[in-house]
Amino acid sequence: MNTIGSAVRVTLFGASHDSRIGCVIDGIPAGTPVDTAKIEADLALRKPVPGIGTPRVEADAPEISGVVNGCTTGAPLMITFANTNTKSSDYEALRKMPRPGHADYPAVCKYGASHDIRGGGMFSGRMTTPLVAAGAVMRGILEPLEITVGSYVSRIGRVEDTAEYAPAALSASRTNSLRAMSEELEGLMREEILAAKADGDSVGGVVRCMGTGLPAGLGEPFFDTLDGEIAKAVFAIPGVKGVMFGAGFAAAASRGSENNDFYRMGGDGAVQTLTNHAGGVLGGMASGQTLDFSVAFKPTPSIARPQQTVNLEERTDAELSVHGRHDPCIANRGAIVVEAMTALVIADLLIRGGYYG
Ligand SMILES: Cc1cc2nc3c(=O)[nH]c(=O)nc-3n(C[C@H](O)[C@H](O)[C@H](O)COP(=O)(O)O)c2cc1C
Ligand SMILES: C=C(O[C@@H]1CC(C(=O)O)=C[C@@H](OP(=O)(O)O)[C@H]1O)C(=O)O
Repeated sequence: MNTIGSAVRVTLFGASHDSRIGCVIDGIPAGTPVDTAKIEADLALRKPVPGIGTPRVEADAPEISGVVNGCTTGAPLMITFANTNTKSSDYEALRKMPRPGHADYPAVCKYGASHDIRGGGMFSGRMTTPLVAAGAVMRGILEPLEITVGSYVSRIGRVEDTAEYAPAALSASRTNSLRAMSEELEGLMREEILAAKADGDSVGGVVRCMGTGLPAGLGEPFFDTLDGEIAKAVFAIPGVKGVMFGAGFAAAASRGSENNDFYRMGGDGAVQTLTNHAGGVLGGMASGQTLDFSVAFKPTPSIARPQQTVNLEERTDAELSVHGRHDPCIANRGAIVVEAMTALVIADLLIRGGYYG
């Protein structure tokens, strides 16, 4: 369904070319600070990069109700956004000629003629706007507990950032247009995206996300685990095809003696590990080490290059070039969405675990 969360529930509504999109957030304890400037700062990181991303630029100005004197009251919050820059004529033909890689074909099979094909309907990346706002609201729950969530783009196509960063360093990506960790990487990643765009094509990428300060034990085994809930939340983001915690699939090629994160007593009496192959999760609970996972975004499906598709009315094979306004890469815009979904899951588990509220 369109609701995520247990103690804090976020319900998404609207569609890409509807007059409005938004979310209702229920279950936030009264007195939680809601900082509009911080919400807008996160929303700015989701905007398309001029000259690279989709030319569909929306104001993305949040209209928030349910906040009094800068705090929640215990009543649900509603955050909405107007859609004003829509061009639905780009889409009607896709009902019978589904775009390879987009949601068109299964959505038409599921909803028939009622499917809102305009802008991809509810399957559009546009729907991540309210999610980013909701994630920024959740930071108001995380911050008093000194829990941080950050991310950066670790790969675009063939350009990979193999460096290791301290979680606090990730804030540098917030001032980088592609959410890269250096201007040099940004330049290389930009070339990779522009080369794909020049070919009428698109390119994939990876977002690495880190969280600090999560209390050891956070998570609700057996089924509402920290990693399971994050994976579910992150897989809701359009274009996500993989989620890997810590060493991920590489752990399958190693031995226990290499993969286990050995414990040491830190100087301050805190339990530490020498490595973090587990990505900060053991038994579905926070291990007390940095939460560390990576998310693979596929290349944007809507591309100008001719692709093979079918004509569903004539039941024939067909060829399709997708025109219109599209991002040649999703990952750089997706990074803040990954952070938002992570903040949402952590906030939910904190309340469920009795750490907040
Ligand atoms: C921020 C963001 C922007 C996106 N922009 C586009 C786009 O311009 N064109 C497109 O075809 N897909 C875009 N996508 C991806 C599609 O929405 C997505 O691939 C599609 O809904 C199918 O879902 P799936 O890839 O998860 O299977 C975007 C996704 C996100 C998160
Ligand atoms: C509008 C946004 O991205 C859109 C995501 C999207 C898709 O298929 O996901 C397709 C395009 O929609 P349209 O054809 O209406 O321009 C993008 O512009 C946004 O992210 O705010």
